[in-house]
Amino acid sequence: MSSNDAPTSLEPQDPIPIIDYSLLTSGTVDEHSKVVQDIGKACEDWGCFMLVNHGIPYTLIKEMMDGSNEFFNMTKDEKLEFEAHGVLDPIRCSTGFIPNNNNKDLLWREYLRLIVHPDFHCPHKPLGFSELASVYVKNTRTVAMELVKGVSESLGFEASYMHDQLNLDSGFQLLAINYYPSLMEFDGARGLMPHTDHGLLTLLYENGVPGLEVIRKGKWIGMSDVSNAFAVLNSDHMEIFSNGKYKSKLHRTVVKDERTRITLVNPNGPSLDTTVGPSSRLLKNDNSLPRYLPLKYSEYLEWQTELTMAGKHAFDKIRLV
Ligand SMILES: O=C(O)CCC(=O)C(=O)O
Ligand SMILES: [Fe+2]
Repeated sequence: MSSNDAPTSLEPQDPIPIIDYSLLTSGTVDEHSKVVQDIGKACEDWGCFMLVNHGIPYTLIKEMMDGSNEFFNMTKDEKLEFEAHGVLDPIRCSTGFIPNNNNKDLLWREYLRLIVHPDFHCPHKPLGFSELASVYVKNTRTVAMELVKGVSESLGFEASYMHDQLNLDSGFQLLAINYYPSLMEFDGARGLMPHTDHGLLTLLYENGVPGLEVIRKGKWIGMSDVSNAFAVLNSDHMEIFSNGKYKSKLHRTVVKDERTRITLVNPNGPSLDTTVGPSSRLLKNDNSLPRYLPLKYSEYLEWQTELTMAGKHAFDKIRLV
């Protein structure tokens, strides 16, 4: 499927799942079990959902959007200091174009990618941005950790099982801020090629300008209809840990709107030194064979970068069946 295929509208009988976070954290026992069941269904059937009532103040999100806009509107020279190098550099500012590649199929965006957990990194400008980002990622991390507990329960484990197995106390969390300039600033194709994210779960908040699409039954579906909601996507290590039950979600971005699109994206993964393979407890419960080779998360990241450059997926390396 090419990245130019137009997205299909949602079928009314097959809506994107909506999960109410407040019922997960402060619902009655019955509400909690229902929402855990719904999370399991969403992860298995769709591989993504919209998260509402997440409790993160809108003012904080808005300030983050404004600060991000200010960051990307600094001059090229000012941003040079934060230019990307290796995949594990704590601060990486770059564009969607790859040096030494003719880039003919690529789509334009600028991004700032920060490692924010276990240690927090952020550019020292614009003024106050780092403090703001630090509060923002604490909030999104809390939400992500609660969601992982829900996922853990949905797989039939106790809430803390995935957290403990995957060493989430020192889990690797990124804040990736994507900036797709307005048509006035850039009149080429803006977006991001189809891909899956590493880690367990990605939380994504957009500034009201649509563009995110996910694959559903072989068709691209727009993900932008629910206001003040996070899009939550299963990522590669969710698929590996669940032995393929909760598939990593293929997504892309195509910006048609003339306005600037900004997204705040948080991939949340295990600790970098954790070796992740299919959960042995799950294999035993389901009496099934492992479908992925275990691999240290940090090595996976290196493979992923290399394989992506070669037009492949990291799963090509570790998929067993
Ligand atoms: O900005 C978007 O719409 C998607 C971003 C994304 O998929 C990513 O940063 O991994
Ligand atoms: Fe992504």
